[in-house]
Amino acid sequence: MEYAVRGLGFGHGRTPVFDDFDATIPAGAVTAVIGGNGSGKSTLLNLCAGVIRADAGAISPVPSRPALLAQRTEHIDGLPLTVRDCVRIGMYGQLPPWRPFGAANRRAADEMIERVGMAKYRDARMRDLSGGQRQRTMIAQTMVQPADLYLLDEPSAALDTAGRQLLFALLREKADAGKAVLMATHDGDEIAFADQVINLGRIAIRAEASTRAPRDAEPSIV
Ligand SMILES: Nc1ncnc2c1ncn2[C@@H]1O[C@H](COP(=O)(O)OP(=O)(O)OP(=O)(O)O)[C@@H](O)[C@H]1O
Repeated sequence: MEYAVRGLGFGHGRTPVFDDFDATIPAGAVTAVIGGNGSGKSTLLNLCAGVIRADAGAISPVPSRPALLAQRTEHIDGLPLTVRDCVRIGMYGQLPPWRPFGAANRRAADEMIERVGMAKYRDARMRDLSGGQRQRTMIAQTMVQPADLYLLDEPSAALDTAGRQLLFALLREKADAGKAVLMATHDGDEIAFADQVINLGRIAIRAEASTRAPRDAEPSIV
């Protein structure tokens, strides 16, 4: 299975970003999308997540259950949310309307909080956390979702070495479970970790991505 991006056209107002753009995001693998600042990495993730709509082209199949870790999440600081609230929110969208948030959901959220090393802080307010702690929490919120496609924008930003290892273990688990993982990154460790790299290059408008395997990554999928 794979997600095929075909003939994608999109512009932010008068700023064209994609024109007849093609890319492939395989399931069961981690794909890094790289490119200069403003090259369209976040835009591609948002298009895949359905947060914004393409002007032309399509992603096929349409991801039915995308999970998105956005680059900017500071708006959450304006809400009186604890770490636990924030992670649980990740699961709400997947609940059928007639099913309450039950014991199994609470357990899954708490287990994920523990996985990312935030158990000690689970009742802390998001606004009171360090940058790395809040990033770990946002990763937990994303990874706790039973998604088919995981979209992460610069996920290791602010993470220490242990945090990166936790992140990579979670991403690899999702890929090994047959999920598709797409992360926007500038980070050398993340690029080396990926099975496939989509390079958007430096310029703002592009029709073609060059796709390759990172030099040291095993196995490679191209
Ligand atoms: N909400 C917006 N309104 C108008 N233009 C936007 C908006 N978001 C992004 N852009 C423009 O679209 C282009 C692509 O932006 P995008 O955020 O996707 O790039 P990026 O590759 O993720 O960049 P970075 O590496 O800096 O995070 C840029 O030229 C940017 O200025």
